[in-house]
Amino acid sequence: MANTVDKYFDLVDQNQQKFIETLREVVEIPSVSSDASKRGEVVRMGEWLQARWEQLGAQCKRIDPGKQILEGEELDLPPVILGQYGNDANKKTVLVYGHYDVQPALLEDGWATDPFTLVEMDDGRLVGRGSTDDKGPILGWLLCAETHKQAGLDFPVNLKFCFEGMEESGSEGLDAIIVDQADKWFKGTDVVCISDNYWLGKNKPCLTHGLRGVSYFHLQVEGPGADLHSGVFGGTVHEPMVDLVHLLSKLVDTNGRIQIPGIYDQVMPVTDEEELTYENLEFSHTALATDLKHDVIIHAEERDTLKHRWRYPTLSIHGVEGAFYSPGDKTVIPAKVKGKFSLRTVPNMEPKRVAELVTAFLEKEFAKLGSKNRMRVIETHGGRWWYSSPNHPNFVAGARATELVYGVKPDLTREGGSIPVTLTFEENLNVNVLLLPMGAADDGAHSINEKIDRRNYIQGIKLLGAYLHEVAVTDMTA
Ligand SMILES: C[C@H](N)C(=O)N[C@@H](Cc1c[nH]cn1)C(=O)O
Ligand SMILES: [Zn+2]
Ligand SMILES: [Zn+2]
Repeated sequence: MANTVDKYFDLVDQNQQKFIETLREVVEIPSVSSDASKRGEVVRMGEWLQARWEQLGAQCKRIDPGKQILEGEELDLPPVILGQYGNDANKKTVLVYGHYDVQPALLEDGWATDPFTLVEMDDGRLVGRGSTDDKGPILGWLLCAETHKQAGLDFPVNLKFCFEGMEESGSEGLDAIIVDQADKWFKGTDVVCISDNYWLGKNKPCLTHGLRGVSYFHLQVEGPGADLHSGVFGGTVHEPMVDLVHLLSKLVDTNGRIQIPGIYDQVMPVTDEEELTYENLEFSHTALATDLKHDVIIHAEERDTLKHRWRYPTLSIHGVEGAFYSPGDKTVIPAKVKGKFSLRTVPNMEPKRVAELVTAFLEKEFAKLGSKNRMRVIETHGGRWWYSSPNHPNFVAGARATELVYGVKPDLTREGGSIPVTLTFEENLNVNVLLLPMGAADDGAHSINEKIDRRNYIQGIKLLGAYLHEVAVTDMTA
C-alpha cells in the first residue's frame, strides 16, 4: 500500500495546476439552487459531473427528483447523480456524498472579484463561490479516481457516489431517493464518507462526528393590497414592516439567547465526559476574531463558543423579502413582507416540536400587537441533527489518512452547520458515516470571497485518496 500511496501523492503534486484548472471550470458554472433563473446552470453542473465520471468508466444513474415551486414558478428539481466506480467483490465499498449546488453570490455583496471566476491570490487562496462548499471536495473524489487510472494504480475500493444539486436549499427530494435506493443502488455499502465541512482553525485537520439540524421559517405579514405612500398613509394604517420588526425582535436577544419559551427543554445536558472533548482543541478566540475581521464574539471562553456552535440551538435572522433595501431613500410602506429566520437544532430537539413552539410564540406575540394585518408562519425547509461516536474503524481510517498527509492526529469536532442527508444515510443503509473536511475555518463558506487554500485543495485530494487506501486495509466490522 505504501508504494501505491506514495506514487499517488507524487502524481497529485505534479498535477496541481491541472487540478486548479478543473476547479476553475466548475466554479464558472453558477449552480445556485435557490435562484429560479439559475436552475439550468445547476442542471448543467450535474451533467458535467456525470459526463466526467462516465468518461472515466463509472456507471452512472441520473434520478430527477420531481418538481418544486420556486418564486411562483414550477421548476424541475436538479438531478441526483448516483454512480458506481469499480465492482470487485474482494474490495470494500465506500459511498461518498457531496453537493454541486452553491449559495448565491453577487459582486455587489462585497466580493473583491467576480464570484464565478476562480482567482488564485499570491497567498495561495483559490477564491470563487463553491471553491470550499462543496465543489473543491466533490472534485477531490473525481480527481483521485482519475489520477489512479492515469497512473495505472489499483483503485483500493469500490466507490459509490451520490451528488445532489439542492443541498443549499433543503435537499428537496433526496431523502425519498435514498430510502428507495437503499437496497438497490446503495446495496453493499460498507461505510459512508462526506467531505462538506471545515476545520476548526487554519492549520489542524479534523474528523467530524456531529452536525446541527436546521428549521427554516418565513414569517409573512400582509396588510394593504398594494404598497402605500408613507406621507399619505403613515400613522393611519397598520404597517406590515412595523409588525414584522416587532415580531423578529422578540425571537432572540442580543446575546444569542433564544426567547421562545420551551425551546431549550429538549436540549441534552452537558455531561462530564462531554466536557473533556473541549480540551486541547486547536481553536482560539484570537484567531476567530481575526477571521471575523472585528471581534464580535459573545462568549468569554473558547469552550462556550464551541458549545454554542455545536451543541446548543441558535436562531439567526437572515433577511426580509418585500422590504425596501436599495440605495437611496424611498418613502414607501411595503404591503407584504416576509422575514426569514432559521434555528439550528441539536440533540434531542424534534423538528415538529420546534415548529409548534415557534408558531405558537409568534401567534401569541402578534395577537398582542392588535394589528389588522394578517400574519403567517411557514416552515420552508428543515433537516435533522446528527451525532455519532467517533470510535468506529471508519474514523480510524480517516485518522490514519490524516496523519499520513498532514503528519498530525486530527482533532475530533462537531459542526455547527447542517448536512441533513447524513442521518438519512446512517438510518437507511445502517452503516457508519465519517465527515472528512477538506477546507479550513477561514474559508468563508456562504460568505463573500469564499476560498479554499491551494494547500488544503491539493493535500485534500491526497487525503481523500489516502482515506480510501486506509479503508481498504481496515477491518470495518471491528
Ligand atoms: C455544512 C454544509 N457545507 C452546509 O453549508 N450546509 C448548509 C445546509 C443548508 C440548510 N439550509 C440551507 N442550507 C447549512 O448548514 O446552511
Ligand atoms: Zn456544503
Ligand atoms: Zn453550504
